[in-house]
Amino acid sequence: MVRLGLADGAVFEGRCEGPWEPREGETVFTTGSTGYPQGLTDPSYRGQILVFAFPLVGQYGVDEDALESLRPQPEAVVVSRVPETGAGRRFREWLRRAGIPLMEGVDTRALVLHLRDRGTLRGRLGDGSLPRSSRFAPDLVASASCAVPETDPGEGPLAAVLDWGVKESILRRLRERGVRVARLPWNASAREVLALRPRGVLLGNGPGDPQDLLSGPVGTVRELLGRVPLFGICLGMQVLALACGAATEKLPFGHRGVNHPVREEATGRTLLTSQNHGYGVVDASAEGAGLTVTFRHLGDGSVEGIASGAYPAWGVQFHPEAAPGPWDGAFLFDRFVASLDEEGRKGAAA
Ligand SMILES: NC(=O)CC[C@H](N)C(=O)O
Repeated sequence: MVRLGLADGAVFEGRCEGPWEPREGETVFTTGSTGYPQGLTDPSYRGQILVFAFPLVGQYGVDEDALESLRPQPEAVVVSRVPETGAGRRFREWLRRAGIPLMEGVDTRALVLHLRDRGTLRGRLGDGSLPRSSRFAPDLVASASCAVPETDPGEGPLAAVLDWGVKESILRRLRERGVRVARLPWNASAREVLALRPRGVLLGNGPGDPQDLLSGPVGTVRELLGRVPLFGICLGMQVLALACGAATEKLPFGHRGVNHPVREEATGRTLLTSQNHGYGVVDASAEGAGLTVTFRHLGDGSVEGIASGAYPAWGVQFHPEAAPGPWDGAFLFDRFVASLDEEGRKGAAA
């Protein structure tokens, strides 16, 4: 018997196949019914215990072509059921090889409702004792980042990507549009970024609280504002907002899933989006920071997109690269690539 002890004293029971070590993390849930290989390899889940609301997980194995990083990223995975098929066994084996405990047979419906009512809680997968530490390690972003700069060879406009745990699909969406990618470690300075003479900078997704990045990446992005077009995705949007002087906050239980509706404020149209975030930009802080809210979540009205009035800089809280999820937001990559030509060329000439 394995137990998940939550910080409020609640305990959920399940079982783990094979040996496992106790793990702690922020316990979060995703509602996606498909796309678990992409979700589990999204580095934004570092430091978290991921609960699947969908009752059956692992039913189609693990397609190595569909991964967002080299390994599954959460501290532990909690599911109701993995099927006893070859695919299900391959799924279990993949997590086991990565050393990630898979807790099965859990009443995930009750657990998800509990997290939804109480808000995200720290948890400890172990003997039922409460989690010991109260916070995530602040080095989540550093551990998710590439260690050294990597620049694509060849032709094409260059976009720098600040790697705070960037999903591979974000890089793919740029490369398939003819963009050359320079992937830079999480703590690259503005001077290091600009030395590459990029036409634009993409601020990627990543784990943890954006306010942990106030002393490094936020200052870097502040220096980049107005120098080069900036496009932020998820953590990237949060860091951009902080750099502009807006505030971020922890959401009660976050948005994680593949069918989150957002409204584009300029057109009124609705996109179905892929999401994975536990923090958000404080609505009331946007205007004073010179930011327009460009997208809103149709469930809770929270900020899902921002654009600067003063600089070529904008961001979205959802994942336009999907992986997994619908492609409704893919046009945002076209917009970024168009800005590399327009704004980036102006910047390079200046
Ligand atoms: N996907 C992301 O970039 C997540 C951003 C941040 N870690 C959050 O949970 O809000």
